[in-house]
Amino acid sequence: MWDDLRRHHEAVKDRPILSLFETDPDRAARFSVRLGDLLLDWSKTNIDDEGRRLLLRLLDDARVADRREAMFAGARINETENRAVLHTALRNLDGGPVMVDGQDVMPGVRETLARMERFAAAVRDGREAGPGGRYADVVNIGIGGSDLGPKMAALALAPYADGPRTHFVSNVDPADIADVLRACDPARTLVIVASKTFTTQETMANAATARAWLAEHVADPAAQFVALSSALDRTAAFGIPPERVFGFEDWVGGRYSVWGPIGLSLMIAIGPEAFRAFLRGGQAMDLHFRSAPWEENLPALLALVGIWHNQICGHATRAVLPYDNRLMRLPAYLQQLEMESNGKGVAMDGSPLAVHSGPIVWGEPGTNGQHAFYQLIHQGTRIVPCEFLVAAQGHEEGLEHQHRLLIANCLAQSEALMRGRSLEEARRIMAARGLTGAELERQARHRVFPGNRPSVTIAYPRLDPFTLGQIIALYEHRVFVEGVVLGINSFDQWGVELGKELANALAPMVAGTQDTAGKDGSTAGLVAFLRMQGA
Ligand SMILES: O=P(O)(O)OC[C@H]1O[C@](O)(CO)[C@@H](O)[C@@H]1O
Repeated sequence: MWDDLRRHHEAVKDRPILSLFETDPDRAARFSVRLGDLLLDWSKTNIDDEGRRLLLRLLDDARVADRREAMFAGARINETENRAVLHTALRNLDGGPVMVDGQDVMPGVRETLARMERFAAAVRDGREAGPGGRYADVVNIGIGGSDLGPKMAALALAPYADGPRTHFVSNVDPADIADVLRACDPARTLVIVASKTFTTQETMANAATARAWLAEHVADPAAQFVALSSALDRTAAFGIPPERVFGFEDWVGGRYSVWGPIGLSLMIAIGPEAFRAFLRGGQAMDLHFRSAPWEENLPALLALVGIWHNQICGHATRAVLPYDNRLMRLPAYLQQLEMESNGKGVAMDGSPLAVHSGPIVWGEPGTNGQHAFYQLIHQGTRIVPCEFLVAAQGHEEGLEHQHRLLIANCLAQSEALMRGRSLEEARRIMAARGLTGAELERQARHRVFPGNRPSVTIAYPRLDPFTLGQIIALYEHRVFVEGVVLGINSFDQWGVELGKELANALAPMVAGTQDTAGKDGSTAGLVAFLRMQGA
């Protein structure tokens, strides 16, 4: 199948994408899919009917439908950690039972959600307060999946935030926590320690710093702590009583955890009702993913477009470009979701991967990116497939004209990438400016846009909690499909372990309590230099 796709790509690779619209007036409709008001337009790619047919066959070859059902049914599809993968259960609000090892997990999920809702409501209305009164600030301390999801979503849903201010501390760099705590009143600050394992070095260091900060100012610092974790023994050892711990099971992966307790800071910010709407959006995408035929299935199609661009066309990166400023942290969130999930070199059985792993994901919101890296996207020698996200409406009343400018810019970019500008056109422009001869030719060449650069666009009415839920679940399932097709286990993350181990080994060397014997010359030299400079 991969060979068929590669042959097909060879045959079509120089064909202008624009020509596909000329030969097929229905192309935009035939290469777009909708789920309710969410639209995925993948027509500005070089995938034609034959390409689509071959790509869809990958799903059958990899038995994606079976794997999908195994995931939803609670099978231990995370084989290297022997775990089920059930973040979908967290948003299975009124669905049926979900069995793990013969036990329905839904009563526990509902109970934890209800506890979170009671707690969030109490924080918001002041029944749960600090010694100085109603909480004004909530500080979420966590990293990776225990930070990126709630942080991204809290920013995305800022127009719905009517609770206390939320802050996110993740980096072990003390600058991070110092900058946040400086702005908070200790007597009115709630600290949420979010860590699935409750062992993560950065989070534990920041939690200890927050505790020391509170201890300096209040009589009972522990009363202002909450933990979100699946390690209840460790949260107890830290001094957080069980009634202030929101637990979750090992079948919720860190980067898939925003839907459960890890989303508590978001729930406090936007309120339980809006949080439920977020869950409903995720659930709507789950139902679609499970029931829509592959040719109309948004996550599956998004995954296949990605596979076409990365594994078949050889474009190693993908830019995520939200024309929605509050999705500013979406690229960072997706970097963990996609690259920690599908950045693997071996297949499930341990054999080397037959094709490249998932793409390098990066991006920034438009229009800012236009004035930074779009130069390379338009004229650089490497092709960067782009993913645009755009809302029909913003939240800023009276500024609709500005929002329309945002939309125009978004659409202009995908059009420019596809259309490009030929040398003849560039020559005409230079001639109209009065240039002639060699100078005309030289200047014209700088103004050529090769075009034929692919993109997809995800459009929606407005970035509300439900829509954000749909978008995040869309990306989650896209990663799942891509992982199954590539033969990867998308749910472990062994690649982060070595650095953690070495950091622990280096810590005493940096502190000067152990020598650097056995380290390579560069590492030992850097330790010596930094110690000499006062480390
Ligand atoms: O929630 P924890 O256990 O502190 O882990 C934080 C993050 O660390 C990782 O395990 C790897 O760095 C992520 O997968 C996870 O989201």
